[in-house]
Amino acid sequence: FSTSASIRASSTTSLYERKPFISGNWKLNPQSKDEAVALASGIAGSITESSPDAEVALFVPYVFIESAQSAVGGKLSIGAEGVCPQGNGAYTGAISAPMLNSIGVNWVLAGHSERREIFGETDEYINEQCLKIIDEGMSVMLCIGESLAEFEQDLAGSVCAVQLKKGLKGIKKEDLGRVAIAYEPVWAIGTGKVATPEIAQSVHETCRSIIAKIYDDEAAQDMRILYGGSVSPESVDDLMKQPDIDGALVGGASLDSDKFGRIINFQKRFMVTDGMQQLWDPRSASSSRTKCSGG
Ligand SMILES: O=C(CO)COP(=O)(O)O
Repeated sequence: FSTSASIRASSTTSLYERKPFISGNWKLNPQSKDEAVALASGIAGSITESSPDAEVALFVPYVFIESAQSAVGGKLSIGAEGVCPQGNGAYTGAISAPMLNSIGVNWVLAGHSERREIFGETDEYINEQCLKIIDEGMSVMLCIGESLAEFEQDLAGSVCAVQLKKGLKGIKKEDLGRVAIAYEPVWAIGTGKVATPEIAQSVHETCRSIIAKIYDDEAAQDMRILYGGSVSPESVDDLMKQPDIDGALVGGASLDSDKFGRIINFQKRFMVTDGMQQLWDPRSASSSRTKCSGG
């Protein structure tokens, strides 16, 4: 198993546990280096010993990466919002994977709906980015999600299937530990209309079954699938309670250190009803997580 997942078994059930992943996407914000440094250090300050045992990353504009890295002092990782799939050469204005790697970037976003819609990036181009990021030894967060019209026509699952198949094409199973998926329904991004936990859970479950078809069950169970789209301090706990939601990719609320700090400090409670009752509050992760109900 990858480091992001381990298996815990009782006599009657096997339960995979994926490490939660809370991430922020600053997009084209903030407007100055000073603001970026203040925001990054404010966010780092919200991670304490009692915070959940989660991976935390911020995807920030290229120009702020190194100052944000210094500001957070290793408490979380600073990722890039995108990459040019070419390694070097005559591509004015582009940033390459080796460049990002050389300044200590680990996570890179690919396939965000804003890149698809505004910048015209295709599934094939996004796949090239994914392959290049993996090839360079970094990790990729592949964003997928349907439009409102597609959602209304009940096409969320099939849109995600196409984006997953095309985006992951050529990525080997042994490299999947360096891949995370962010399901971001376009209708929920920046609209304040967060998907209900039930809708998000249902699409995440579908995505996991698609990954099982592309690879296998183990790959599907190990894969972290994050939800993105108007995640807020008010919605994060209920989203994180869903069994197939492993984290969040947060836009607007990641520009406010109090709000994002609360999201990082989400509360999760997870039940298994097969005779073993499992209560998981990450704040008390060091205490026993499993207790028997009914003997
Ligand atoms: O696009 C997003 C993250 O990548 C989501 O943005 P919001 O959280 O602002 O809806």
